[in-house]
Amino acid sequence: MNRQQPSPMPSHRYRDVFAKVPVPRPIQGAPVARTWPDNRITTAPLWVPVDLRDGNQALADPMDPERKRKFFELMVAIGYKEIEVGYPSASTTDFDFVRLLAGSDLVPPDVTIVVFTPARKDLIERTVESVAGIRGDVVIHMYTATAPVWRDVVLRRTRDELAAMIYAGSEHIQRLAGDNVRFQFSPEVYNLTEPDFILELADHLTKQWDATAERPVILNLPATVEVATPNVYADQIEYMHQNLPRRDGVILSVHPHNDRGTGVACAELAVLAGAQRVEGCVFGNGERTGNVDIATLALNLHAQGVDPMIDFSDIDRIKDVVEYCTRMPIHPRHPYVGELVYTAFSGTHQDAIRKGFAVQGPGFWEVPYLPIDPADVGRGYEAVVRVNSQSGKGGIAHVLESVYGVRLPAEQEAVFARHVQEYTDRTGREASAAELKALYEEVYGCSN
Ligand SMILES: CC(=O)SCCNC(=O)CCNC(=O)[C@H](O)C(C)(C)COP(=O)(O)OP(=O)(O)OC[C@H]1O[C@@H](n2cnc3c(N)ncnc32)[C@H](O)[C@@H]1OP(=O)(O)O
Ligand SMILES: CC(C)C(=O)C(=O)O
Repeated sequence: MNRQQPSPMPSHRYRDVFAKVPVPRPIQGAPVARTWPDNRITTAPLWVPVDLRDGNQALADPMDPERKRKFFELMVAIGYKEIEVGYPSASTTDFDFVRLLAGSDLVPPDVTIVVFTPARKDLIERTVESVAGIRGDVVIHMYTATAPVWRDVVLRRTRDELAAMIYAGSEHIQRLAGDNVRFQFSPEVYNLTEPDFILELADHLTKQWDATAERPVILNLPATVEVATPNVYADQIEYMHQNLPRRDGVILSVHPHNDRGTGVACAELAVLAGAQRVEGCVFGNGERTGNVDIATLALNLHAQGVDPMIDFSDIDRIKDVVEYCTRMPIHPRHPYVGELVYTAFSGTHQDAIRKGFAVQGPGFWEVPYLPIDPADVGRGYEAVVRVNSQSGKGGIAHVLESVYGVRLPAEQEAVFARHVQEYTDRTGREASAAELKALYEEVYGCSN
């Protein structure tokens, strides 16, 4: 029986997304195929790290030039082909960094640089100035908030006035930009904006920017603040996928944040729903609870047999650079990269892992409790089993054997485990491999 009581929390002050904005399915008024639940992800989308812009704007101490460069070089080295490098009109650091890229050979010919700008004439001009002389492809990414609360409270413009401001910005960019420039637009807080307004803007912008398959326009639909369960975002993306004008000339992109802790789910469902491009940050830095973690997204693909097209085979090197540049530690339980994510302390898990390792051959990876082989990301096996009072005989025997080559006879495992149990209960903490060995020698008077 459920004995839960109403809480004193003022939940009545909040409304769900359906009360705030038309969610695509109902406004269509007719059943439309919702295909995303049956789709599968079989190839990696185009990843676009925004660590140097969205991630950077969330840091107490924004990256200095040396950190920006280090981060950029890392992203190039591991395989990203489109990288948002900054908000050049925001600061001299950002502007100068883009100038550094323009005047050096840091950008390989197959890498596209993205620069970010609001729809304001002076700031657009500064942005265009920053990319002058870049020989390779450049994307100029313009954004404006389009959601009703932002229109009314922040920008104080009607829908029509806001559309006019956006079109003035997009025309200005087009007038100034060179032939190597492609265009991107983000209606900020897409997930709280009326879908018909987005279609109206997309129609105008793709016409004006002459969207074609050869020179596509990027329409990026951000969940700037997550507000609903991921299936709602998937419906919102699929609606655009099915209804966008000049669809062949549009790269449909998503940019989830993680306010509800479901950024990864939103991105994955959005890809099922037709998104071709995903913006986020490596390990999920970003405003508030972060941008979607594009390392987790990539390694989720890897764990399902799909090549992520980004090289995470030395994940600790990537972790070191990200921690250095953001000056923030990565949580020990962070997916794929956390210090503890390939470690079992509990007895039955250790037993299963030990048995799994014993039969694992060169074929498909099937070790229980380890979704991927730690070696794939450059981790060793030493930390897979660690012993404390929650551990069992299998885990203890595994540590002694794998670290010291000490193999306990089967009947001795259970007996020795009781000694370890008594020891770890008494100390109240983890027993290192060296402590286990010392205890073994104490109990059996030898080192086997
Ligand atoms: C969801 C996102 O991540 S959006 C990106 C957010 N990132 C940043 O803000 C980091 C960099 N920003 C900055 O350096 C500064 O905010 C600047 C240089 C862009 C502008 O600075 P300022 O001129 O001092 O203005 P301020 O920071 O107060 O911004 C508010 C003004 O911008 C306007 N504005 C906000 N978004 C936009 C937009 N996309 N296009 C045009 N104007 C905009 C607001 O309406 C407001 O104008 P008002 O003063 O006339 O009411
Ligand atoms: C404007 C976009 C791309 C953004 O950063 C956001 O909505 O979070």
